Amino acid sequence: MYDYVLAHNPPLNAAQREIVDLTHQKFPEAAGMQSAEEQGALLAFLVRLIGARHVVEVGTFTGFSALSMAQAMPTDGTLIACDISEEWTAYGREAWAGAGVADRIDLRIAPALETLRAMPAEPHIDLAYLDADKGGYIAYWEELVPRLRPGGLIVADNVLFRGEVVDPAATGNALAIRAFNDHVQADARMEAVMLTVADGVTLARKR
Ligand SMILES: C[S@@+](CC[C@H](N)C(=O)[O-])C[C@H]1O[C@@H](n2cnc3c(N)ncnc32)[C@H](O)[C@@H]1O
Repeated sequence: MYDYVLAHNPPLNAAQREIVDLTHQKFPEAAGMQSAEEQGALLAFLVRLIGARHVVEVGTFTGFSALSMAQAMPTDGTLIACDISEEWTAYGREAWAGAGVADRIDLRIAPALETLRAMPAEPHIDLAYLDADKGGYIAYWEELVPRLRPGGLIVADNVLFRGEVVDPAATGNALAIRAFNDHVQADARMEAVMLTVADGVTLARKR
């Protein structure tokens, strides 16, 4: 079924394929953190749908999701990519340069909360992709929502956490995600839908 889904989605372009393959080759243990192939297409679709020019990514790893969004942005768009790993994001930098989108991506190596708090307070972000440490999601959400323009989107990954969110004995990251999902649902500033895409993706739109 998954092969069928991929076969009926836009195929990865050469730059996407290269970073997906390279990530599995260089970091076989960590490669599972990479957003799924169909999420690259979904993120690009959403960027085009809302004409996003100001994008923020929280959790960049080797750069696949940032690449997918940057390729869909206009040439004068800016994507601020937040991560704490120089090692992983170095592969992203190379992939972005190879794809000709490096000038659209501003990589900030620091805890994402610091980067978000230093951003202008006014509503200017069109789309934010949340895909970093799960315990930080609520804090990231609280920094992002006021900075989103009306109609802007937050896309949150791993909201089902391998199904562990419904486990009564859930601990750690699964528990953090469960608290995040409740937080999102209770936030009257946003309209949110939870989708069973990949490991669960919530799309939330600012009213
Ligand atoms: C799931 S991976 C991101 C995957 C990426 N979106 C992709 O599609 O390839 C999570 C990333 O969050 C980063 N991270 C973890 N804690 C962080 C923090 N406090 N601030 C910023 N980044 C963090 C990790 O270094 C890791 O690269």
